[in-house]
Amino acid sequence: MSNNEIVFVTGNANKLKEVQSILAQDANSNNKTIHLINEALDLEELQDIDLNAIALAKGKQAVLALGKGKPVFVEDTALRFDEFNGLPGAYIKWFLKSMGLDKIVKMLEPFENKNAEAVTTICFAGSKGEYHIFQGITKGKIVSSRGPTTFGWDSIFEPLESHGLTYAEMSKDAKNAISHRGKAFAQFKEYLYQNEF
Ligand SMILES: O=P(O)(O)OP(=O)(O)OP(=O)(O)OC[C@H]1O[C@@H](n2cnc3c(O)ncnc32)[C@H](O)[C@@H]1O
Ligand SMILES: [Mg+2]
Repeated sequence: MSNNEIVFVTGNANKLKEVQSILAQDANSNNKTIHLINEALDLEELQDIDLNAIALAKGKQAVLALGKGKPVFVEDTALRFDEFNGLPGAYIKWFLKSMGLDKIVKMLEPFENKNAEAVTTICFAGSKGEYHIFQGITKGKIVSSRGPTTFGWDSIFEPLESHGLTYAEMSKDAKNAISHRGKAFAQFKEYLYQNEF
């Protein structure tokens, strides 16, 4: 592939929008422009607690689907509750689908500890067949839903760094500046700027 093209395999339109905006942010201050191409494939996801293992397996699925030699990345995003030793973690997607936001909040009702962390783990497969993992973590707590419910669990996660707002109550730029995804992609961007891929 030429022109610094890189494929992001995700079926999640909200993720894609955030990643496009994060990658575009300081694009002009660098000589290297990254051209993002989306493949909206639904990859098989490993059932595991280990977020690196899940991301790596997802990355390998992406390479299998697209064929070797194309720079490609995936990311998997988890929501880990401290009281539950990290669960639901990567299973949050299925909790959301089956139970909905309100019941997820209620799961923590009997417990004082509402602390949680949002984690994005990126797996990048370079054209030479090597894999790299990047991870971003934002700590916060689970609260009753506040703000628009357009993106996953944004309305029930209040990051420590937001001064009392849920992700859903923040502007997109403000969320990206402190989010799990923003932090993971800041590292990934740095890698892409510094290396041939
Ligand atoms: O195709 P992929 O990239 O796998 O997209 P997905 O929607 O399946 O995403 P994940 O497997 O990473 O599952 C993460 C779940 O958490 C949700 N999610 C991911 N990032 C989020 C964020 O920043 N804020 C709120 N919810 C988020 C997302 O909608 C899913 O329900
Ligand atoms: Mg998924």
